[in-house]
Amino acid sequence: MAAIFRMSKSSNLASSICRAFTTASASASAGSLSPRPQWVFLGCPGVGKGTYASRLSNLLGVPHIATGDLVRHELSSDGPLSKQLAEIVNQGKLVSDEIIISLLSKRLEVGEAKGEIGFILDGFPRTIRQAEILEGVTDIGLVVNLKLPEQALIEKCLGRRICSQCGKNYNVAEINIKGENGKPGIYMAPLTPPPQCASKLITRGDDTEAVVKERLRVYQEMSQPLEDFYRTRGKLLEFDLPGGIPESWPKLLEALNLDECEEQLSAAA
Ligand SMILES: Nc1ncnc2c1ncn2[C@@H]1O[C@H](COP(=O)(O)OP(=O)(O)O)[C@@H](O)[C@H]1O
Repeated sequence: MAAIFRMSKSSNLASSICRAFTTASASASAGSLSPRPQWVFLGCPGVGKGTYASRLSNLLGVPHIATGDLVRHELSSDGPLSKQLAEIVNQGKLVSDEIIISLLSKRLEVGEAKGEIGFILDGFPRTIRQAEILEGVTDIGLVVNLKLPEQALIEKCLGRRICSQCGKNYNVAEINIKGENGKPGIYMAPLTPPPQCASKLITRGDDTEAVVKERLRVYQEMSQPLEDFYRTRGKLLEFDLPGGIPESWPKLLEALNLDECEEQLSAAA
């Protein structure tokens, strides 16, 4: 009985996400455009998935879909789920697969209606079950795994500030980690807001030290196994961030063989 329940729950989830993903893939192949990337960004809280996924989505012309943003949007909307979500997120726990897949499917359907093709997923999948459901419904071309030492992750989360008006992310932390055991040091300058955002900065409710530590623990337990899941499928690109955006962005483009793509786009701009 329990096994049937688990199976039927899974297949319901798979079919709702499947509808959303298959329409997105159908529009990709209907046009004459070459297939657009369907990529996933993995990495611990605070590593910078949002920053680099958003830059790449602008460069490649595909939507950046962050499940954390979908969750935050839902919890600030005063809808029926908002209280329940606030409690889970502010404890650093994961939201249920059912809720996440429902939010993601809705987001994909809205994008499909606007003609979006391809995607960069940030924060999904976060569990093996989510990865299996995703694998059952669409092909993921590449999984980028961003990495930073734990000390930098904690400092970055605690220093994160968001403009309550435009939603842009800044960081007041100056990170300076000494190199040791043959590993190079890491320096990250603060990401200072422009004057129009400076007076409107807010901090995420889950960016307190206790909750960040819990999020890191949950990541290790639930999401780290995804590295092996994608490694064994030959899809994982490991990327140790060498520093802040000025050092890391060009190196990431190089690792993705996109450095020429950016040169062409900036020459055309
Ligand atoms: N794929 C997912 N599965 C379950 N919960 C999720 C998922 N994506 C986001 N969440 C919830 O939203 C919160 C914020 O997500 P995100 O902004 O990606 O945070 P982080 O900085 O910890 O990577 C998570 O702590 C979790 O509660």
